[in-house]
Amino acid sequence: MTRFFGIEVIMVMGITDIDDKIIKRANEMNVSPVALARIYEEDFKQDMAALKVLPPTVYMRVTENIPQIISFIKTIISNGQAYATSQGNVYFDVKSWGKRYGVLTAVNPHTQDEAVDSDKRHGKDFALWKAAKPQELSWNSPWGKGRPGWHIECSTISSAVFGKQLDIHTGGIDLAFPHHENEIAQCEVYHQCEQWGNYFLHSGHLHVKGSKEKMSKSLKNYITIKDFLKKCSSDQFRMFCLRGRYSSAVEFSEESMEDAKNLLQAISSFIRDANAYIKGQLVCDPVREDILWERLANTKVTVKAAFADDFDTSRAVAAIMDLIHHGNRQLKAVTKDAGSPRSSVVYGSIISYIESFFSALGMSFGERQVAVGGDKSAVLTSVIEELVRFRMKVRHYALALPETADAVPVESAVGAEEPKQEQKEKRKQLMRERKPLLEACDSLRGDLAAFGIHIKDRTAVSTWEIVEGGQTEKQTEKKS
Ligand SMILES: Nc1ncnc2c1ncn2[C@@H]1O[C@H](COP(=O)(O)OP(=O)(O)OP(=O)(O)O)[C@@H](O)[C@H]1O
Repeated sequence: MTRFFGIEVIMVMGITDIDDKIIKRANEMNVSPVALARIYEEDFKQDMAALKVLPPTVYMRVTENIPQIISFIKTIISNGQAYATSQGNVYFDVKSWGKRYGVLTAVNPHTQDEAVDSDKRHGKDFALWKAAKPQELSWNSPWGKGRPGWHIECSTISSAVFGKQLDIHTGGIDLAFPHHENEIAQCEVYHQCEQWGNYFLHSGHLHVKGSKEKMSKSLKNYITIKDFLKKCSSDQFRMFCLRGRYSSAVEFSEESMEDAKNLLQAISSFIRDANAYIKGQLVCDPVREDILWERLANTKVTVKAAFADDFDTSRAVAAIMDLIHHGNRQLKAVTKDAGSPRSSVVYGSIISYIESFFSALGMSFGERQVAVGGDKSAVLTSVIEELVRFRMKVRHYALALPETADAVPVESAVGAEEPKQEQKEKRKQLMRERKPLLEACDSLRGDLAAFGIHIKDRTAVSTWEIVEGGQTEKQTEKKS
């Protein structure tokens, strides 16, 4: 929203650092629930950083907002929409508020009542405050010792920051009911307003291929982010996500990751070729600039319209791939430089647009990217560069065979009268002598490829790039 539409975003992320599951695990591990929650919070933040997910403006923890939560519940009770029980629980009275309940998911508060096996009045009533069980972490409240229910945390935290109007609320699709419905009910009663949240963006679930169930902790059909990142990059994951609608379910499989990698590869390859063309290293037939300018302008319009249409990332990526297709089509390499005019600016504009598109989506391409890994990788880059330059000189020498007697090196030159047959023989002899040099160049290229260092011999120069797991990480090019 910020990079494509210039809208400033203030994002608050709530951290549930106390709930039934945390308490249960903490008891098993004999640690305090809050300490356990901190460990996972830190782990979560690191995973998000590794995926290049931007952090929210602020994180807000439930245990640091207990007085605000209690006061929020008190207001709901005094507005007549919640009741406390003799057991020290407080529930939201869904039925008596009935009219607006289910606005998001069309759940009817009067139907599907489960059997009530607690002290609440109706099955759909939900806990705002839970009385403490023995040995449980708890806080004092007007209803006795206890802790907040899950839904009330989010209503309180978002209201504490944004007041009675929230622009966008996000979450997984499984949270629409009951979590978000309950949040709406609480907030609209608390603020006494007609509409608290303007938009709810629900993300679709990640599924593992072949499984009807979503990926989840309890089903143990998951892959951790850390394990995932051992095999694939965050860019690859991002491309995988971008190819579908955020609101649809996506299927995770080796093939879908492979498709994502191939797309990234195609983009990198185009950027490299376009870079080489701009620098004059890739010699091409004249380019139809007018067509490319028009394509670029159309792509910009399509991308903006796609994002404005509920973030249709797959349409936006398809438009970029189409632009790349047309950019590639015009880059028809020729072996001899006929001095055709070059259209560097249009290719520069295309690269610049594509790079900024992906950078806004947290991905990076191109040789302007600074090598990761600090000093060592800078040294490694210089060493590879020297090696490739040396190989290029050797290769050019090995290939530079004289066409005629004039071009034969001085020491082996003979007179212009020398018979043609003799010249041919000399050429053949030179080819035989220099063949081992070319073989050595080829085998060096093959050996380096095994380390992911790919050398491309272009007309006048050789360029190189590091391809890791199918994706370009760093690439530099040298003029001869
Ligand atoms: N497969 C999934 N794809 C995308 N988001 C998910 C998926 N599973 C859970 N989420 C989201 O992650 C957050 C945490 O959900 P939750 O703790 O219920 O995950 P879970 O793995 O299903 O847990 P459990 O198996 O213990 O019920 C929620 O916002 C939820 O919408």
